[in-house]
Parts: sequence; C-alpha cells; structure tokens
Amino acid sequence: MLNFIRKPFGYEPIVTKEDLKKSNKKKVEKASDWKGVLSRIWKLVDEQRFLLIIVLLLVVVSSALALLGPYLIGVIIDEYLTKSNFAGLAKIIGILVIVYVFLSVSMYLQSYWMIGISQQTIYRMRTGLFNKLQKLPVSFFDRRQHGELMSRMTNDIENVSQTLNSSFIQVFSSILTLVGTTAVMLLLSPLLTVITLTIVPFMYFAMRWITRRTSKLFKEQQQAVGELNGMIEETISGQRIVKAFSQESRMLEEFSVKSDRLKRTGFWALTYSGFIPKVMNLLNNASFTLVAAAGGILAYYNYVTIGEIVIFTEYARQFTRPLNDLANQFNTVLSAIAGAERVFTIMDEPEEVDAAIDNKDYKLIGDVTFENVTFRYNLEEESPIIQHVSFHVDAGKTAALVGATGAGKTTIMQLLARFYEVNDGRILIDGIPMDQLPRHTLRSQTAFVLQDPFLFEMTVKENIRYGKLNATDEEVINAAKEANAHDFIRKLPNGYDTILTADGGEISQGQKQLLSIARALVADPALLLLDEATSSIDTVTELKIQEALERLMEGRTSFVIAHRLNTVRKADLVFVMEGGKLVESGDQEELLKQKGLYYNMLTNAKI
Ligand SMILES: Nc1ncnc2c1ncn2[C@@H]1O[C@H](COP(=O)(O)OP(=O)(O)OP(=O)(O)O)[C@@H](O)[C@H]1O
Repeated sequence: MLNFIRKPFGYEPIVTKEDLKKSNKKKVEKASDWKGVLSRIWKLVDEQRFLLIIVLLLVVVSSALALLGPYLIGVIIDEYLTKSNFAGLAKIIGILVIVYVFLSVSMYLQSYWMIGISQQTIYRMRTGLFNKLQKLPVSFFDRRQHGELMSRMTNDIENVSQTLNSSFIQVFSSILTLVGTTAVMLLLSPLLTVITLTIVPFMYFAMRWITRRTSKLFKEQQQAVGELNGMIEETISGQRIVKAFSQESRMLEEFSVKSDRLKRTGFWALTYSGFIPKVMNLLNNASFTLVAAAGGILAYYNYVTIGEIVIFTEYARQFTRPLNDLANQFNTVLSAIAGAERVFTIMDEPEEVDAAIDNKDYKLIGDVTFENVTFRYNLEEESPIIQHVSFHVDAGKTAALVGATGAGKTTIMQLLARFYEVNDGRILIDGIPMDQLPRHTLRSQTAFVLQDPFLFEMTVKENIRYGKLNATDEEVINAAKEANAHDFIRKLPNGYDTILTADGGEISQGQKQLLSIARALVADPALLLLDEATSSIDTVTELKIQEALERLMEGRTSFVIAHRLNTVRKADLVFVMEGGKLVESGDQEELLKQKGLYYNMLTNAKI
C-alpha cells in the first residue's frame, strides 16, 4: 500500500539527494553589472518614463488602499457594530466601497499602462538588436553559433518582456505590501504580529522543499520535450532515409523511450507543483486559526479588540501572497537582467567601419588589384591564411581561382566583398583603396553566385528581385530568361508567384543555381564572385547553367572558384593558390609553358 502511494503509476520520483545537492550549489545566473543594465533599460523606456513614474505612484496608492480596506472593516466592527452605533455607518461603508473601487481602477490602470510601456520598450530593444546585427562584421558571426544569437533575439528579449509586463509591478507592490502590513500590524499589536508571523518560516521551508524539486523536474521536462521534438522533426524530415534503411522499428523504440521519459518527468513535475497552492492554503488556514485563537484569548483579557482580530486575519491572508510572489519572481527578475545584459553586450560590439568619403553614386568599372595582401581570420592564427598575394585583373576580365581545398580561394572572394579587413597590404578597386569605398557602393555592385545558393521563404519573383529591390516584373522575367530559368519557373504551380521554402526543397539544385544567376543578372553588377558547383547536375541543366553563366560574366570582372576544366580554359587569367599563397598566375598558355603546379593539375586531371 505504502509503495502504491509513493509510486501510484509505478514511477519513482526522479529527484535524487545528489540532484538536490547539486541544485543547491548551482547559482542563479546574475548580471555582472545590474545597475548598468537597469540604467540602460531606463534609457530604452525613453519618452514613457513619465508614465512609468505614474505607474509606480499608482502601485504605492494601491498598496496603501489594500491596507486601508481591512483597517476600515476593523473600525466598522469596533466603533459601530460592537457598540451598536449605527449613526454614520452608511458613510464609512460608503468610504470602504470607494476604497475598493479605487483599488480596482488603480490596479487596472497600472497593468494597462505597464503592458504598453513594456511592449514599447521591448520593441525598441528588439529593433535595436536586429539593427545592430545588420551592422556587425562577418567576423562577429564567425565567433558565435547561430543558436546562441537566436536565443539572444528570442529567449532573452522574451524574458525581459515578461519581467517588465508582470514581475516588475509585482515585486514593487509585494515589497510595499510586506513593509506596510508589518508596520500597521506592529502599531496595532506587537504580540499579535509575532503570532501572525510565526507561520512565515514554515512557509519558507515548505516552499523551498517544493521548488527545489519542481525546478529540477521542470528543467528535465523541458529537456525531454526538446529531445522528443527534435526526434519527431528529424524522423519526419528524414522519412525517406528511415524507410530506405528500414529503420521504422528502431525509431519507434527510441520514440517510446523518449516519450516515456516525458511522461515520467511530466507526472512528477505537475504532482510536486500541484502541492504549492495546497500547502499554502493549509498554512494560510493554520495562520488564520492561530490568529483567531490567540486573538480570542487576547480579546478576552482586553489586550485587543474584535475589530483588530479581523484586521489581523485579513492582513495575515494578504501577507502570504507577496511573500509567495517575491519568492517566485526573484529568480525570474535576476535571469531577465542577465538576459538583458547579454543583449546589451551585443549592442556594444564594434560595427563594420565604413569609408568616410561619400561617393555612394560611384559606378564601379571593375578593375581589381591586390597589393601584397596578407590576412588572418584570427590574430592568434600561427601563419596567415592569405600571404603576400598580389595580382591585377582588368575590368571585364575573368579570373579563375584554382587550388587544393583549404588553399584560400574562398577567402580571396570574401576579401573582395570586404567581409573582412586585410591585415597587411591593400586591395584597390578601380584604383581606389577598398577602405575608401563605401561598403554599399561596393556590395550593391557585386554579385555572388554560390555553390549552394541561399533562397528566402518568399516567391520566386521576390527571390530574383532580391538582387535589385526596385526591379520591375519585366526586368525580373528578362533576367530569368537570360538565366535559362524562365521555362522551369513557368512550369511551377504558381509560376513566378510560387512560394519557395527556405531550403528550396521543391526545386532541384541546378534550378536553384539558375535562380541565383537570375538574381545576379537583375542586380547588373560590375564585379562577379562565383563559386562553381561541385555537385553533379544532369548534363542538360549543366549546359543551361554554363550558358547562363557565360551571359552573366560577359563584360563584367569575374572571379570564379573553378572546378571544371571548361571554365578554367575560358578564363582570361588563372590564379593557382597553395597554402594561402598565389603560386602561379597568368593566362593558359603561359601557365602550361611553365610546366608547374597548374600543368600538373591538368595532366593529373585534378580539375
Ligand atoms: N571563418 C573562418 N574562420 C577561421 N578560419 C577560416 C574561416 N574560413 C576559412 N578558414 C580557414 O582558412 C583556410 C582557407 O579556407 P578557404 O575556404 O579560403 O579555402 P578554399 O581554397 O576556398 O577551400 P575549398 O575549396 O575547400 O572551399 C582554411 O584553412 C580554413 O580552415
């Protein structure tokens, strides 16, 4: 029987003594400079600061009114009811009604205005962070995981929002209520105050006992939900592989293990947290009984009045709520401040520096020079990734970059788009040092065609228009035609208005390439950076891509990371990279004559 009570559904509670010891040691995440964080949040509140001050004043008024209500009831009992003095009773009851009406109105206004203030503040914070992300250099994103940044943008901001919405008023009003209630109780009867407060340590220990268990269990439950969701997503998106390898029964087994864990953690988390209101209720009733009994005895000896006992029982009831709220909100507020600090740390990151000269309307010709360029992704790297590279490409020419994997070809492209700053030497575009050319001027006239083109979750038309936002429908269609993409687009369910998913699952790899060529054509760039696809694409699409690329490259300076012999052969210049150095450069014939690395690559069919 005992065992049944302990394990009603056969599950053991999953919080061990070791777990509790560990969770005891674990500190709540705290901001290192909470004053600084609060002052920055205050700045974000901006023009609504005045309203916030009014809200705080209203909290003070409501806390006072909440104290006044029970006090008036006590007065009614002592001065009117026990003395059977009914003259003026209507007036004081009228005052009581007004107190409670004001209390409700004030609470309503507080929460209405506070929600407005917090939503506006969070809006500023979220927009500020997103704006900042657009201005940060690529190297910033290299140092961080996407998940981490997503968490800043969503969880941390959501936490601050929740705290501003509710916890802020709750904490402030709880402190006021606790201080106010204790002060009034002490004034009325110090002895009865001590008796009322004897319940507080019991509440503290009971809550501690429960929350230590529930917080661990809720964390476990969250983890179990995360694992289960991850598995469901993986199984659904990888359904073909699951079926192809006949893994259905193994997946079912794994699913039932994970699902069972969720059932167990869910059961105990809800069971323990369900105790909270019951235990609080029990202790509240105990406190009520204690005050009533002790008050009765004290009243018998004329130490207190009946009205005072009523005031105390009411205050005792009011006392537990703020105590409970403070205990619950404390960690939430601390972790929200820590979250806000993480957001502000990103906001303080140095932005991409831009050229001071305002030559935004400058039209690029496309003449490119590298002068003794040296570059490291991280300054701690032993040897530079690009070492003393110098070359010149005339406007309108095509340069093919070849070399083993890791030789530095992509890095050269990234430097050309100024995603990173060179450490030594300089890059000149049309004879202008790159750092004197506004980024927008350079990037708006440069187009990328990558191996695995990135498509956005929007229509085909919008995806192509991404290259030039003000392109007309006609320009988009013409670009698609030139890119050999028009025919397949027309066959899509909604033609140019077909919405693509982020991974472009509904079109083939080759078709994705054609779309990205169309996107580049619409942009009409002076400088083209192409990373030729290595994946095998059917011959017909391959020919279409080649043809489209040739049209795209015509009259533009193009850098191609070449994987096909045909592309290299058509290039005006070939740059052979090895270990970050430019080891050979020149046109086809010159390089073949040298009988060096390029010659070997061709004869050993490495391209
Ligand atoms: N963001 C980065 N941070 C640090 N190191 C990097 C980064 N990107 C590339 N590297 C390093 O720089 C070197 C050159 O890489 P790069 O991508 O330029 O070579 P690649 O010739 O284009 O190779 P592949 O043909 O395989 O794409 C490699 O050793 C790589 O590990």
